[in-house]
Amino acid sequence: MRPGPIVVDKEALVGEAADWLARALNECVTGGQRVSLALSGGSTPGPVYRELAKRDVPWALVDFYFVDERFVPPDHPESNYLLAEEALFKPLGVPVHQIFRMPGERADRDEAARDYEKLLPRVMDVVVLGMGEDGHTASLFPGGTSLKEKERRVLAVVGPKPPPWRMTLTLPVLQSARKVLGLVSGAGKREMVKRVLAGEDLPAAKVEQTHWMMDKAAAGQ
Ligand SMILES: O=C(O)[C@H](O)[C@@H](O)[C@H](O)[C@H](O)COP(=O)(O)O
Repeated sequence: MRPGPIVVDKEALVGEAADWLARALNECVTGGQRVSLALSGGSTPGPVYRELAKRDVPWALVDFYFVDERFVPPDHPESNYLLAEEALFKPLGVPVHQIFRMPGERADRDEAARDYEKLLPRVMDVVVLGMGEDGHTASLFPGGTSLKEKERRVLAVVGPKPPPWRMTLTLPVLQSARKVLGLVSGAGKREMVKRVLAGEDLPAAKVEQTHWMMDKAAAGQ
């Protein structure tokens, strides 16, 4: 059963998303076991991470992973790691052993993806997704062969959104995640939001357990 959209005022989106993620992390931490959080890049998730850093979460129990990464060095402006480092890891003082960075600087992209796969937990606890105007999520783009992948859990792919080469979690990982928050904002996503919520054959619609949270513009209200 696909969860219904969570529609909030534009000004409330960042705070509501941070609250949702903090609740999700605290729910997964019951019993004191470690919890995994996988982060997407993009302009929408970024501000949420900064706000999330202010929430009451047992951060010492959180292991940070990435949903996708561009094949650029970790200090490159396009790096999803850099986005998370500035907005979340530095403010929280996260120790390096709790951060599982996708090695976007590696020359052998497939080997880098295979190495990252070895670090993944069996099931990802909490995942943050974005949605592109073409219906992509993570770095899984419409029409990509990566969407058919059933075995590999991390792939190196080429996509239409620059930078082209990316490393991405595949659908088997995203579809088995325990709690998934999708973040969408702006009228430019309105049409795609409708199509994804209707369950069309689009990457963002294939992670069915996603709770899509959006502002009224993206919801067409
Ligand atoms: O590395 C990336 O580009 C992201 O992981 C990508 O999936 C992003 O989340 C969407 O493209 C939405 O991006 P915006 O929120 O900036 O529209």
